[in-house]
This record gives sequence, structure tokens and C-alpha cells, in this order.
Amino acid sequence: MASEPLLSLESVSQVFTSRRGEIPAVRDVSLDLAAGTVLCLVGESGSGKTTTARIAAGLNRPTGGTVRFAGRDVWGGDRTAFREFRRSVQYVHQDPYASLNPIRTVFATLAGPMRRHRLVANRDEAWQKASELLERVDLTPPENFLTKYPHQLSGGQRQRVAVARALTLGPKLIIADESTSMLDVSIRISLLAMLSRLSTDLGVAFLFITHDLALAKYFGRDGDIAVMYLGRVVEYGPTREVIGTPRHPYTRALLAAIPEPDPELNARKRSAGSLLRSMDTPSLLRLPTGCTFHPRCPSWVEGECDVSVPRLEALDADARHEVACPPVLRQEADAAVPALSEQDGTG
Ligand SMILES: Nc1ncnc2c1ncn2[C@@H]1O[C@H](COP(=O)(O)OP(=O)(O)OP(=O)(O)O)[C@@H](O)[C@H]1O
Repeated sequence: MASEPLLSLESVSQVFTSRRGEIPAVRDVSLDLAAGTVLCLVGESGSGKTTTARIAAGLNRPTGGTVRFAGRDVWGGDRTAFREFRRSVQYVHQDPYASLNPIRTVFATLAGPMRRHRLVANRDEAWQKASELLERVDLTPPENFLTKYPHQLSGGQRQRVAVARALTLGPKLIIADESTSMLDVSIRISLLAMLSRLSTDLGVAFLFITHDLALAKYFGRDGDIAVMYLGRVVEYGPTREVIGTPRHPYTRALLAAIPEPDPELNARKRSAGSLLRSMDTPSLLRLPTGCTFHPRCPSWVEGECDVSVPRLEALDADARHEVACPPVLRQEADAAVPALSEQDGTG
């Protein structure tokens, strides 16, 4: 990535200890997010997206690895830097029923953080600033909303208030976790359009968490995408490349599973992969050996995929598109050799 990343996760891991044993929810995940850009995290339920997002927000301290914000190790002991980081990164939980305090008006919800951080001198200023924030999230006219309680709003309106609250402290990064979204698709899409606009207008970076690859394609079209499976990133790179030419068999299977109505994705589905067996995702308590995807993979190689843990590697030296699948990387390398030979006349 050309500029210094705003946020970097360097080989982060998170192991939870439960009565049933150790749960390796996130393993060796490295991701970069530049200022003003979008990174989407996709994967099935339980793949570790929310845990990764909570690590990125400073809500979970990872059990391994380093989190850097603007180049500084956020768990490195500097309390001022940690407070600055927590203020710059806001988490919007996409569950409109749980995200707002039911006994606070919209105004109280928005004014609280501004007052705590002394960003406003008095009530009038807080009212003014809260009104501007509501306009930013398309809740207009603001005076119709400021005195309302969450139960007086629709799910989509509550979500917009949650986004406005995230904006109160002028964040540099918003983490939008919609893996548990209860809103219907049309409302989610209009929310995403609003978030896209915020990203462009305010230069805020977004980490967008979803299990819906079609939404990631839409929201993250100019950014990057990381596909997670059982706690690891299996494919990572520019969204257009990863979705346009998916390489990892799991990404291909996810794309193949997307139901209509996107004609572009539909066309891809015909050539995309499928799962070898429609087994459930393995338990994190009893992970398969080697590549944890191999029991479901249509093209796994015995003696290799069931033995060694694949690492993310770039498709070629110049590419930012990375895949954790040695057989796919070999195929890519083999396909590149004849092309090179033809060019230099050695073929
Ligand atoms: N605090 C915790 N204690 C124990 N296990 C946890 C904890 N938080 C998450 N897990 C487990 O870690 C795994 C990854 O969970 P996570 O919520 O990160 O996945 P996800 O991809 O976001 O899934 P979803 O889309 O369902 O939210 C799951 O098996 C989950 O049960």
C-alpha cells in the first residue's frame, strides 16, 4: 500500500477460553487500511469477522500480534495514544434494536459524547451540532427527530442515529458491523449509499463487516476485501479483482452461492466453484489439519492441503491480490510462464 496505513493488524490472533476448550476465533490475521478507504471483511457466520472488527476497534485486546493506528502500537502502553485511537475509531453495531439506549432521546444520545469530550460549550451549540449530524445522515428536518426516543423510530432511522452518534467525535475510521443486520435489503442498501457518501465527503475510512458478498461488492467496490474462513484470511486484495476473478476455492464457492439478481455475479456463478461436500463448517474446537477448508474443497491435494497450513501469498510480485492456497498459486505461476516465454521468445 503506497501511503502509511491508518490501521494495521499485524498477525493478530484471538483465542477465547471456554469450558469446552480453547477457541481460536482469529488466527494470524494481517490487514491494512489506508485513510479514507474501505476494507470489507466477508465470510460465513463464525469466521471471525466480528472478533477481528472488535480487535480493530480496540474493544478486544488480541492474544497475539500487534494493532497499529497511525503507525503507533495501540496496546503499547501509551494511554494518551490509546484514548486518541479509541476516539478516532467508532464502532457501529448494525443491530438497530440493541445499539441505542431506549431511555435517551436522539438529542441526548448525540449530545452526550460531545459534552464528555468538551466539543460543545452549551446546550444550544450541542443542539446545533446534533442537527447538522442528523442532516448528514439524511434525517431531516432534524427537529422532527431530536426529541424522539428510539422506539419512536423505524429500524433504518435508528441505524442512521447510530451512525450520527459515531460521527460526533470526528472519527477517522468507522467500523460498520452488519453481520447481524435485521434490516431488510432495500433499507440496508440505502444506508450503505449514505455511508459511501460519508466516506467520500468526510474522508472517513470504513471497515465494513458482512456475510453478504454482494453488499461488499457494492460498498467496497473502490476498496479492498478480505475473505475469512475459520479465523483466517484466505483471500485479500482489491475488491474488483477478488470478486471479478476470485482465486480461492472458498471465495469461488461463496460467489457461487449468491442468489440472483446481480447479472454480473450470475454470469460468474456459472464458472465459479462449488463445495465438495455440503458439510457444515467445522467446529473451531476441532479444526481439520492443514488447510482448514480442505474437507470442503473440490480441488484439495492429498498430502499437501491436509498437512501444511497455507499462508497468504501474492499472485505475482506486482500484485496486491493474495491467496492462501498453494495449488492455486502454482497454477497461476504455471499459467504465467508460457506467457513470459512467448514475450521473450524462449517458449
Ligand atoms: N467472547 C467470546 N468467548 C468465546 N467464544 C467467542 C467469543 N466471541 C466470539 N466467540 C467465538 O469465536 C468464533 C468467531 O466469532 P465471530 O463473532 O468473530 O464470527 P463472525 O464471523 O463475526 O460471525 P457472525 O457473522 O455470526 O457474527 C465463533 O465460534 C464464536 O462463537
